[in-house]
Amino acid sequence: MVEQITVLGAGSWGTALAIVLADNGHNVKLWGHRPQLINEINETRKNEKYLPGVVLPEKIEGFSDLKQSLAGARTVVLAVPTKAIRGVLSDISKVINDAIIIVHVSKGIEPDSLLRISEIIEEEMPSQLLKDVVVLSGPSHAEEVSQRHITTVTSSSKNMAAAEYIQDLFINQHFRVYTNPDIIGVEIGGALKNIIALAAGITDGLGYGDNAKAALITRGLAEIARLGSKMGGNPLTFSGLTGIGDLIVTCTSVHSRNWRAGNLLGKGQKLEEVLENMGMVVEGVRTTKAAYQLARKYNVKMPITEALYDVLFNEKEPKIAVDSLMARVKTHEMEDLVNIMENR
Ligand SMILES: NC(=O)c1ccc[n+]([C@@H]2O[C@H](COP(=O)([O-])OP(=O)(O)OC[C@H]3O[C@@H](n4cnc5c(N)ncnc54)[C@H](O)[C@@H]3O)[C@@H](O)[C@H]2O)c1
Ligand SMILES: O=P(O)(O)OC[C@H](O)CO
Repeated sequence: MVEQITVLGAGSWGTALAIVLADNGHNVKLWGHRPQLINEINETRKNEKYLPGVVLPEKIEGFSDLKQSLAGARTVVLAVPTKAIRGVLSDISKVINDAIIIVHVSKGIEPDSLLRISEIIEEEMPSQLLKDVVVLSGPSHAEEVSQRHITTVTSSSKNMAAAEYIQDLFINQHFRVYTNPDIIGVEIGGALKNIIALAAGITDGLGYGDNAKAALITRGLAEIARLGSKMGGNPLTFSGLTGIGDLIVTCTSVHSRNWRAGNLLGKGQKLEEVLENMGMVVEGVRTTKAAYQLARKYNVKMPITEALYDVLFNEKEPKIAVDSLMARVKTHEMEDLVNIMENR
């Protein structure tokens, strides 16, 4: 069935997902807060800053007025950076009258509140305006999705009927959507992989090789699974698309903003300089702060996260951070994870 869907956020990911939905025959209203970008989208059928060279289907219509973009919407895709989410939700609730399904596609955890994005949505939206919350996550770079390269993602919700509804809206021949009821595991895996991607960029920037990257991916997965399981996620989710799958793509792809930012840090640039040069969101920076706080709250060992925290927020030299990771007390590979799984 053809639906009318509003996508909020006209950056790389919002625009790429608008293309998937338009390809599936849906009418897509794409909202962005910068009128100049929206004019460019409507007039040239392009979004050159975020997806250079990609021609947007006619079924995508750009809006810079939030109320107009949401008129008649039943399903709203939220594709703005994590730190913008509360503000956008507050604005949505002022201009809609009927309950909506919110599909969030952002990958982050809020520092200090330590809330996952679905929890922020539930906190911020008046309950009578929120039908369901779904998260769509997995190994998926906008640059490839917008060119219809094969991609697989996972749709998750407390309400599996809603997760399946979103699966049906997005799935097509090159964009395959699975479902998973474990929203905690899906959100934690998607957010925390950005920390490990920053670290992988740093080791590449320092000139270490593939062994170091494989170590970061697997030991990074171990600490994500330790924390995520303690927070109530299913340990099996971390071996799925939103766990190891997203870790692989974000730590190894040239498209990764987090890997690229880490790479510049490893090459000696300062954090402020790196973020200024990126021009796109690097979610891993704020998420490192949140994960560092979560590790303390849940009493979980997260040595890579802690080492990265020192580099980002305590001006520790990346090389010294790597050296101190390698000089840690010797340990059993599966020790903590086995305990956590046995205590579930
Ligand atoms: N790019 C990808 O390949 C990709 C894939 C999966 C998930 N994600 C996630 O999607 C989210 C968005 O990432 P992105 O890559 O599209 O970022 P981006 O930097 O490409 O675009 C972000 C967009 O949000 C807009 N924005 C910033 N602050 C805003 C505000 N206060 N109100 C409204 N709009 C605001 C920016 O103007 C920009 O258009 C992130 O959480 C990211 O982790 C990205
Ligand atoms: O480019 P990154 O590092 O922000 O990652 C984007 C997506 O999350 C990859 O799945």
